[in-house]
Amino acid sequence: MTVKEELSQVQTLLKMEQEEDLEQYKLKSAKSPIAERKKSGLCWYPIAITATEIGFGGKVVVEIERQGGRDQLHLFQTGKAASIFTNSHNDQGHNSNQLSGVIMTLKRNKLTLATNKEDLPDWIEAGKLGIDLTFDEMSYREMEYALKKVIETEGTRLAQLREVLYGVQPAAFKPNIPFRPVPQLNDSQNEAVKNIEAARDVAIIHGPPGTGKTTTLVQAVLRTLESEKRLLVCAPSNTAVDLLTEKIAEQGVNVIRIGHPSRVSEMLLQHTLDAQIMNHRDYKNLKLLRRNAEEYKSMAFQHKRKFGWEEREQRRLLKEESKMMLQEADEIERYIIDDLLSRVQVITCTLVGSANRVIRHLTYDTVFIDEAAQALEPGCWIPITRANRVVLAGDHFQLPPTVKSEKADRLGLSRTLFEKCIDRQPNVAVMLKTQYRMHHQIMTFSNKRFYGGELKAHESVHFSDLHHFNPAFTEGLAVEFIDTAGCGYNEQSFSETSSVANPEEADLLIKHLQQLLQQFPKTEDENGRENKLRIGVISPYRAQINYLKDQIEQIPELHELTLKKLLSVGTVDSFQGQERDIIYISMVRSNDRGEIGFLADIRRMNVGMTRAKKKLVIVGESATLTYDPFYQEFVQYTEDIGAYRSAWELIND
Ligand SMILES: Nc1ncnc2c1ncn2[C@@H]1O[C@H](COP(=O)(O)OP(=O)(O)OP(=O)(O)O)[C@@H](O)[C@H]1O
Repeated sequence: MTVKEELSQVQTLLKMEQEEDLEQYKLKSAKSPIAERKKSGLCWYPIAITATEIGFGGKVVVEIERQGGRDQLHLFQTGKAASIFTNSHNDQGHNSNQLSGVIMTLKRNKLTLATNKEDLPDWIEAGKLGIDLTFDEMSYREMEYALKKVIETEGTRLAQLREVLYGVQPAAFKPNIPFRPVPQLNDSQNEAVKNIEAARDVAIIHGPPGTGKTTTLVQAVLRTLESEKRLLVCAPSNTAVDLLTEKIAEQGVNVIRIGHPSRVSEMLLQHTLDAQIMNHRDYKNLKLLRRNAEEYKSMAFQHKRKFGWEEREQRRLLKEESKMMLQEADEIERYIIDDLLSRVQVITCTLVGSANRVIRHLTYDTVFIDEAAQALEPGCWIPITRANRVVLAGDHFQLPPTVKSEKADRLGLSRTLFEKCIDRQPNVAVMLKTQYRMHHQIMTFSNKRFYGGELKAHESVHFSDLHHFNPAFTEGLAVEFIDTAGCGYNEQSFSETSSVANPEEADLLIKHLQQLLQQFPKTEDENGRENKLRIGVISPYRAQINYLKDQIEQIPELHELTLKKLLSVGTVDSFQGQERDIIYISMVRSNDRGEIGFLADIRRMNVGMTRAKKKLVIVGESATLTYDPFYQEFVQYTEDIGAYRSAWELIND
């Protein structure tokens, strides 16, 4: 298959994904009544409009407060598309009266929505208002547009990058560059920075768990700024972009965060484009013009007892004046933005955010993409279409991007550009080799299985087990496999949700946890702070998670830990990017057919296992698990290091 054919295939798969996404959205939202939409977290109703103001381009920004279902869980998020509706005509709120926009800020029961209208429509007066999340077409549009451009372009820098990233042309590097190692970094991290300095086309930082990928990326950004004026740093998720923004800003770099942060922190807010505009010396002129325009407009619409030619003419003039002021305000705003962007060193945003109206015309010497192994390929092309050089960071042995369409997934949409590039052009990548998280026994299996045995545990963590929390703790193993084979703990399936649970296995896990915790009375460190063990319990099956949560709630000492957020239970995905002192994994599957379902997703299991710092306990049934060579190797590993225990030992304890 040629590069273009392969890209066209990606285009087809993306279409498939969009259709499936829309279908799922419709199922969940559009056809269902308000009560259902509220329950699925897709709707707030009723709401009140508590304030309005004029934003960029003279468009109305409305502030909304949720009145019904306050504090109920929901899926609203900044940056997402939403639309206000009225329920005053029929029961379902499905009339044509809608006011769409993008959520700008979100705080508990309040949000602001930047609309696409210059005036509030009259039907708003009718009341009975609500707000729905709407389907995010924009992201698909931008991905599609970028892909099309990549496929069609010829004789451009983008065409060259396309050939290099797809491994058809070799990536070029400057030979023998002089390199000053960054003092804070270790050898492999410095090697990665050097590789980025030398790369003419593309460089990859391959960062296995806990190896300081973000630390390295930030230092590489600082180095690149020594020779380049303005860089783009992006990631697929808002959370990752926020973290990068903070870390880069901490280094004293002038950063602007485009788009809306996913959390509210002083540091982040200060770096948003809105905040920077407000701090600009010319902002007061802009504000004054917008305020005056608003006043003229309300004067124009003041109720007149007599409304003749003269009044009509006066209204027309006032409206015209107001419009001119708004235009002038927009010009000032554009000038302020240009001024800010001409001085900024680093722009941070999501992949889709790089096509944001205010920066879509910009190009960059280097574009950095973090978490690239979790991004859909079409998403990565959006910033790359604006790049002269690309740096990707990630780990293709951890979580792949989520794909909703099962067919698109099967046909390869979850295969990332990162993975394609590192497979076809391995010399562009440098793997970080020292990890700062796991006891060496926790690291070893993952290391052997995924990272060619090249990882090392840093001396600060190499032997760091639970003694850290209780020096009197006698047991020395950082890994345990509890085998339930022969116990007759059979999995139970719930056909309606296609989930599986294994209550007896869960009970055993909880018993183990309770016994372990008995050995850790509350202790204090030298500063008198309570030493807090942080524990995570992971299972790939929702039904098992629910069962575990229910049981834990009924055990006071464990329930207390969950309230203090020291104990959490969830899927692998919910622990992504995080670490815990102790990790338990409940494998659930136990049947004589050797069916292991989700467990076959070994990259997910890799993420689960590598969240543990000091202790990893896996509870499962070896006879079922070892049908799969991955788990066969794992069980063998635990036997080799003396970490294998039969559940019988525990039951009879
Ligand atoms: N060269 C170094 N010397 C000492 N500590 C380091 C070094 N590099 C990273 N660390 C530490 O390792 C930990 C992980 O670093 P960082 O957050 O950069 O890792 P990451 O690889 O991005 O993490 P993740 O595995 O979650 O993707 C941090 O506590 C960091 O301080």
